Amino acid sequence: MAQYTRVSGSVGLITLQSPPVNALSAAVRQGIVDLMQRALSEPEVKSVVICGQNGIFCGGADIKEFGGQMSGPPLIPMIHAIEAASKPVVAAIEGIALGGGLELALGCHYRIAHSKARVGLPEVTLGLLPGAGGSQRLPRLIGVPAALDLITTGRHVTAAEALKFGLVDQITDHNTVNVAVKFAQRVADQPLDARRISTYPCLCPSDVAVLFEEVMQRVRRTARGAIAPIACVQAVRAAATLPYNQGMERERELMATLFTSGQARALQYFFFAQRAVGRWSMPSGARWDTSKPRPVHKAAVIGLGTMGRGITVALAQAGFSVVAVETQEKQLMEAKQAISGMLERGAKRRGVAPALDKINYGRNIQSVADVDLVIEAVFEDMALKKKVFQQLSAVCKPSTFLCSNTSGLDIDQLACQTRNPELVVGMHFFAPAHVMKLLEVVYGPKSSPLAVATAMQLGKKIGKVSVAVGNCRGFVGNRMLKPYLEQALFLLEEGATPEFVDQVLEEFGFAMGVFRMSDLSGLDVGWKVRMADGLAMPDPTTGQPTRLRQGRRYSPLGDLLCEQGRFGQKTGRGWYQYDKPGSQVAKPDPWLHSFLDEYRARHALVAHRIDHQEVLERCLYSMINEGFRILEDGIAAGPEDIDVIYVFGYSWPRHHGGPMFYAATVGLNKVLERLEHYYQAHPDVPSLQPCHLLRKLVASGSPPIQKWREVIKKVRSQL
Ligand SMILES: CCCCCCC/C=C/C(=O)SCCNC(=O)CCNC(=O)[C@H](O)C(C)(C)COP(=O)(O)OP(=O)(O)OC[C@H]1O[C@@H](n2cnc3c(N)ncnc32)[C@H](O)[C@@H]1OP(=O)(O)O
Repeated sequence: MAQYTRVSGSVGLITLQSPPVNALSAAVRQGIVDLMQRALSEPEVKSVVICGQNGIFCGGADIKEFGGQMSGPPLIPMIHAIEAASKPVVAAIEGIALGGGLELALGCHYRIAHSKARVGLPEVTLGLLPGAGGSQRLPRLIGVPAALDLITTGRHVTAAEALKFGLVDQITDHNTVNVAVKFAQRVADQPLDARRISTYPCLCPSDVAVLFEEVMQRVRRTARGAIAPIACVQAVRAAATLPYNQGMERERELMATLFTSGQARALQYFFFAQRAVGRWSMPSGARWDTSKPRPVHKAAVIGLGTMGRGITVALAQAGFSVVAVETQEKQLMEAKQAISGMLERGAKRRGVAPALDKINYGRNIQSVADVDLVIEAVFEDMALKKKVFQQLSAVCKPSTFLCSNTSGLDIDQLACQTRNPELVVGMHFFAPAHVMKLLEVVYGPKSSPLAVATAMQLGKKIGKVSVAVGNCRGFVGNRMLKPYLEQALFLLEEGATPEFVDQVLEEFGFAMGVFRMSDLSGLDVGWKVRMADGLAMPDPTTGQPTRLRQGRRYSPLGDLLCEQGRFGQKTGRGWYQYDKPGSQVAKPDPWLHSFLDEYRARHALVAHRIDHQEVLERCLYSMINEGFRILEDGIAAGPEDIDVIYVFGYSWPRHHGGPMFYAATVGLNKVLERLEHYYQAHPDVPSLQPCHLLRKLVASGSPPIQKWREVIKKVRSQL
């Protein structure tokens, strides 16, 4: 909807009214069309201002409308009509002008922005392009290089940057609407021909062909299979090479392909999934909207290894006072130097002062006595963590929240070491902790809603996407990783190479295949965990059959590599070889291929030809099957939680929506049928056995993902 008022006698003020972000729904578009006609027909009105209510200009097209039948006046003719108007139209941009919102402003003759406003064309992040003339007007206004940057990245720019580009005409610190109204009065009699951006020539640098080629190459490299960034480059190329009307036709064609694509659906699902995870709930019924967090002013980090350092930086950068504790003097000094360097580099990038003074370092755990929340980040060893929690419980004030950065250990066992188990939760960060967006907030059976709400809010304040999950081995992310890694190893045993498995996964869209990723993280990390679990066999005298554990198939390939000192990149050898320890360029290793041949011969395994489909299905479907088990067990509240965890924590390609959305796209019956097929071939691999919830969903007619929660509820209530 939109409202019309006459201000200062001669200015027609159109206010978009569609909370929370004044998205351009059918009703808003209808309002704009009607009110523009009214303003143009009133003789007293000499100029028009368009603004949005509640200090927000416009968040763009209404994404919720994209999935259904579009109705109401279309955006393109609406914006053309504004540009063609006989009276000056001024956009008063407060808060945000994004996507269709900025395209609307580009149709206006002038743009006045508040100094705190942000503008951008983020359509690419939704699998689209700026399809309401934005791909044609923006390059004409700010030039091809800057337009390519904004349109292919979707990044938001500040008002100051927008002014520098010439995207807005003026910025103000005062009331933007008042300033725009005065501006509109001043320009009421000015000719408009020179203000219609569609009539501008598209000025190109002399080497524009080279520029397009470079950007196209960059986009292809970084998009990893996403189609929208490529279409964005093609649309801007049309602006640079064709007259406006033909450029608009090209924009329309490209948009038509994107609009109905599976990638656009996946990215738009993911947009809402990111917001859905903030509305967390626990099996007890506790929820985000009924559980109040307690403010945290001062926090502590115990253990300053890689994770502890990243967490300290993330907290300090967000303005928290931090007590950083490391018991060994040498490690403390090294950590202090590393943390200061990280803070300085980060501050330089963001043009602010480094938050060095936010951190107090110490060797004594007593120094955390008065903090509001502690994050323990010591080595992943249950006995050590238990000891730390006992000490923390004795030292800290009774109201202190005690959190563990464990990546999969039992939160309940830690809670049991403390006086107030209800204040214990897991806060599982991902490395590097000051960069990665994901935080798993893990509640145990004793964790209170207060503790969950506080950890979720802290996560938000330090810029993380936080997902509340239940307590089980590996939580959500690492629990699902296990069958994925396991299948990759089985595929090697059966005849595949690390290069082939990685190639298939990278073609799917992962930044790194499973073996390159393992080399990067260090093969010894999982080895230590398997040893602690009694799985790895460092010594043949243990009597364990090599390829079987508790009746299940087991691959010792990773353990055998570790026994050779091949820990991945850091040792210069792993699943690949590297020029030197620490080098990142993975090269196929003939030694590894011979090693695999010998291993197969030793175990009488006959290598067979494994194709692309088998790699993808076995790795992904076994992981997805575990995702369904997690939903069935109530460890994740809904599929969105899993998908957000996988995109932000495990580089799942966003244009596939996340593993659970991908399963829905493939078709649940197909996933079920293929799992049944592989389980029949490998009955000693339980992770391939389709789980009850997957069967139930298929039996219920494979409802759309948004309806899964209803089936999940039924399945859980029957358990
Ligand atoms: C053939 C057809 C041709 C059509 C041509 C179409 C060309 C134009 C396309 C577009 O404009 S696509 C949309 C482009 N806009 C965006 O991508 C902006 C998306 N929104 C955001 O980035 C953020 O929401 C925000 C606006 C920066 C605000 O962030 P903040 O953190 O303050 O709040 P949120 O929690 O993110 O959002 C609040 C609330 O609003 C919902 N919402 C936000 N934007 C939209 C939108 N464009 N459409 C519908 N709904 C939107 C968001 O989902 C939140 O609601 P809940 O999900 O929590 O209920």
